Amino acid sequence: MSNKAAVLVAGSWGTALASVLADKDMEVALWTRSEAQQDEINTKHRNERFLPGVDLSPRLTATTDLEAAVTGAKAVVMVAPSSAVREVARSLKPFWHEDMLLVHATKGFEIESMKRMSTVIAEELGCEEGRIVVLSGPSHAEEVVKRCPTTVVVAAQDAAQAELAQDLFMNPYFRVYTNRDMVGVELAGALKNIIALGAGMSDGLGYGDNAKAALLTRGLAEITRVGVEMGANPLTFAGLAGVGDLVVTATSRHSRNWRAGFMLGEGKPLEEVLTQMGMVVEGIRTTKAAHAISEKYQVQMPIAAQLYHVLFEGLDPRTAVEALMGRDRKTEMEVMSLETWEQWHT
Ligand SMILES: NC(=O)c1ccc[n+]([C@@H]2O[C@H](COP(=O)([O-])OP(=O)(O)OC[C@H]3O[C@@H](n4cnc5c(N)ncnc54)[C@H](OP(=O)(O)O)[C@@H]3O)[C@@H](O)[C@H]2O)c1
Ligand SMILES: O=P(O)(O)OC[C@H](O)CO
Repeated sequence: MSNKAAVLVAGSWGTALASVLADKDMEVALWTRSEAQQDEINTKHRNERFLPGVDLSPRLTATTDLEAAVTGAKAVVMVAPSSAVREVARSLKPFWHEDMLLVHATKGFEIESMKRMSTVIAEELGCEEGRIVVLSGPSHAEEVVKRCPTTVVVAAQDAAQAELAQDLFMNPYFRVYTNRDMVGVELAGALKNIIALGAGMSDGLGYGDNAKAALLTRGLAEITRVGVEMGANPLTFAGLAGVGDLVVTATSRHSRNWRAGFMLGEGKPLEEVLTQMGMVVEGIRTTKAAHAISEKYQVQMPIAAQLYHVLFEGLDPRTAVEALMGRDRKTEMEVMSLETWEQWHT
């Protein structure tokens, strides 16, 4: 049995997951489109742009040759930003075959189609969506490469594939749970980024802990509401991919989504924020997708809707907060439609 895994691509999270696998004495090929990055990883064992100051395992080698990266691997781990997943999956297709485990760790949607990442990957590879595994949960790359204790969840409709992924990644500092609710885990991981942007914005505006707690709690309610309408198990949102990742992304200094939101709250324009970040901020694209999804499924997502107005229509963040505070009176428990509630209780 091969002891090789291929990881596509060499951003912060791809490099961190490749490091987890290298710590399990696997031979890890990290695919990048940049020759300079390939050379830096192979000669200096560093990826300074994405993980400055971190020494990488010599078991981890980088290559710009996708065929060489994937050939002989028992598992392929796709970690591209959501905007690049279709393109990367299409490039992978000629070299991938059914007996390779396929795990993805992207948190986002294809915005044009509103499709989840496993759907996009399955379409491009021409395989069953059920055999694709998603890895998600509260996990900042910067802490994983320092081997700080981290827990994640792997989900697949095919439980055997999820267990293979659990075996692949589980190590003393990286604890992996399984879940059958692929839809819920993918939705929770993508949608929490919107709420983290909002939490950062609230902090940037100088609002306090009450406001942040409100955003997290009511954010979780709206994520759960739309997730359940899209076929997710509501309990998934109380797990690592849901509340776990929401807490870490909305409160950690490592979070790009929180930091981008903070700068927006301080009054910086979106273009300036993105230039300053220099790394992917998935919540921005996901806000666009959520706006379309809430219309398609006729589900209220008030926080995502206000963020949409701020990000893409120039609404002042303070006015957005006033609009949220001034909404009609509600009961706290409106997290799913009566029809869906009955479905879960029969
Ligand atoms: N960072 C984390 O802690 C973390 C944790 C969990 C999940 N995630 C998720 O992981 C995904 C990737 O995030 P990240 O943090 O690794 O992003 P990142 O650090 O900003 O890196 C993005 C990487 O994607 C590459 N890339 C972009 N477009 C590409 C394309 N068309 N073809 C090939 N490579 C392309 C970039 O290469 P170039 O340098 O050549 O542009 C870069 O290596 C996101 O969905 C994120 O939400 C991240
Ligand atoms: O840095 P962020 O905001 O993209 O979040 C990274 C991970 O999703 C945290 O689990």
